[in-house]
Amino acid sequence: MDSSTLNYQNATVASGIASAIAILLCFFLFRFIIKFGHHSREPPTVSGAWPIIGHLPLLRGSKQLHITLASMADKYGPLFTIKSGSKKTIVLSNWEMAKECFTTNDMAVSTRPTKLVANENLSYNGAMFGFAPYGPYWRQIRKIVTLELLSNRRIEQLSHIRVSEVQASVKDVYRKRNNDEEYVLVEMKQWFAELIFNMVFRMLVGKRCFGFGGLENNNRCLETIREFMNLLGVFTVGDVVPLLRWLDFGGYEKAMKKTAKELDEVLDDFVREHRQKRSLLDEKDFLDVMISVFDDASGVDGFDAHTIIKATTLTMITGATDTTTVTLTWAMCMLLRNPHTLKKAKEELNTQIGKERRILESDLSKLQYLQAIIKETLRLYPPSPLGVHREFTENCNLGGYQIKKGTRLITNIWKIHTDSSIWSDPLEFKPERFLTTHKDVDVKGHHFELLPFGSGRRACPAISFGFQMVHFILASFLHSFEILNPSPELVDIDGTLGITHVKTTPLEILVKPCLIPNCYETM
Ligand code: HEM
Repeated sequence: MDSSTLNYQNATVASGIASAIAILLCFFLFRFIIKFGHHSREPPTVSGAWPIIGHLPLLRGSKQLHITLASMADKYGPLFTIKSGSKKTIVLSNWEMAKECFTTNDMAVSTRPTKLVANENLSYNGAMFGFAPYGPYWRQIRKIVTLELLSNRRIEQLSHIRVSEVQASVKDVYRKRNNDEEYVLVEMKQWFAELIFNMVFRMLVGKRCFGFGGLENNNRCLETIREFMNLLGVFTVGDVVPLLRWLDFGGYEKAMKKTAKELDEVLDDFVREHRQKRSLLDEKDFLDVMISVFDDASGVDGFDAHTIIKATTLTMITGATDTTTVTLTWAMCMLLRNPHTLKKAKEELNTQIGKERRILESDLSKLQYLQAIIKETLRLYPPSPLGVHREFTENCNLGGYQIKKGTRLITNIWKIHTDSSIWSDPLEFKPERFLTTHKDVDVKGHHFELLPFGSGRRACPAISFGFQMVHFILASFLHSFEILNPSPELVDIDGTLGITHVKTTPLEILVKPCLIPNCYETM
């Protein structure tokens, strides 16, 4: 063999080896992409982010944010990213993602973002456990709250407060009329709010807010709590560009400080009064319990006892009042807009309870149609349509996407609740679905297509209590009165979104007693 043939053969062998290596490399690269490439993808980012401020204009836009984000989900899919400054927030919009998030990944997503300007200013720096990071402090306070206010035994013990407050409010309306045939005009947003504030204040701090024995500055207190809930939903420029925080565009931070101070003064008064009366009390309210648990302790996690007591009481007041008032207001709007539903609810009340006695909490289990009305209201009008923000504390995979530690999470509950692949006629108010096609779906956070109270470790701790309160108040009102829309126009459904979605305008209705007079007179 001459040398040129040998060289030719060597070159052929070398190029064969090179080709084999290239094929093998391609094969492994391909396998690597299949195996890891999908997971290293981040959820798609919404286009149109501004330099530095990202999607802030979108978050502060005039349209209701849950609706804007729902349209984006139609375009970008059930998990997408929006940016506020350097921070990424993923928006979750379908039940499959919710299931994976609040089961497999729940531990990684059980904290709240602590660095938001609203959280810093309004939550006693994280001492309000609803805004506290996931950890021992949050766990300890949530446990006390669950035992001392929300256990079945405690809810049962406090039944007399709920019943007496409902009766007092019904009687107030009854007294307004001049004769039994006359309809009187009632503004329901205020009626529900006063009743709920009285109930919640009595259970938590042992006194009413409105009416006899109420606070002097009750309307101011109600407004301040509304302002608090509104400001909690605000993204400030400081959240996005911390360097510009001091400019306080829009004056939000100033308003937050003012609101926090006003509420703090109310709470200071409550705590002072409770400490003074401490030894004289037979029946303890929630604030008494908090004082006896924490006053002799040196504090927890850097928070002193006084701050913990005030912060926890405020968490419960704000958590309980707005959500329930909002739900009842939307339920009433839906009933007025859907007379056949109202008629069926009244028929159920007449059949199950009749017109000759007052309703009891123990009657609620018989009122299945009314329960379906509340579920349907919570589906179409979840009080917090975007839940309460969470933050990922670990890297994790969600729906095949890689989510990095530090990313924030918004759950678009409203979008999940109006998914047409789960709910037929998703925007129609049809309580019947909860007695037929969706009769096994409850609101406790395990059916991921219906999550008005959230899900996982951080879900609302008052699911049963909140549901029961709303059910009892709505049942009592509808049982006690005939109701009419005073206008030939349909009741409007304009809403304003803070952390809760509130009906913007008042809700005035005409009401007339429909039980035998003795039922009201003995209230
Ligand atoms: C219709 C009634 C209510 C609705 C729809 C509702 C809804 C919610 C939602 C969506 C969350 C956030 C859950 C999450 O992050 O996954 C939440 C949290 C919370 N809710 Fe409710 N809620 C209601 C009534 C109440 C009541 C009556 C109370 C108090 C008595 C209450 C106290 C709280 C607290 C303390 C948290 C924070 C829990 C934590 O961070 O660990 N809620 N609620």
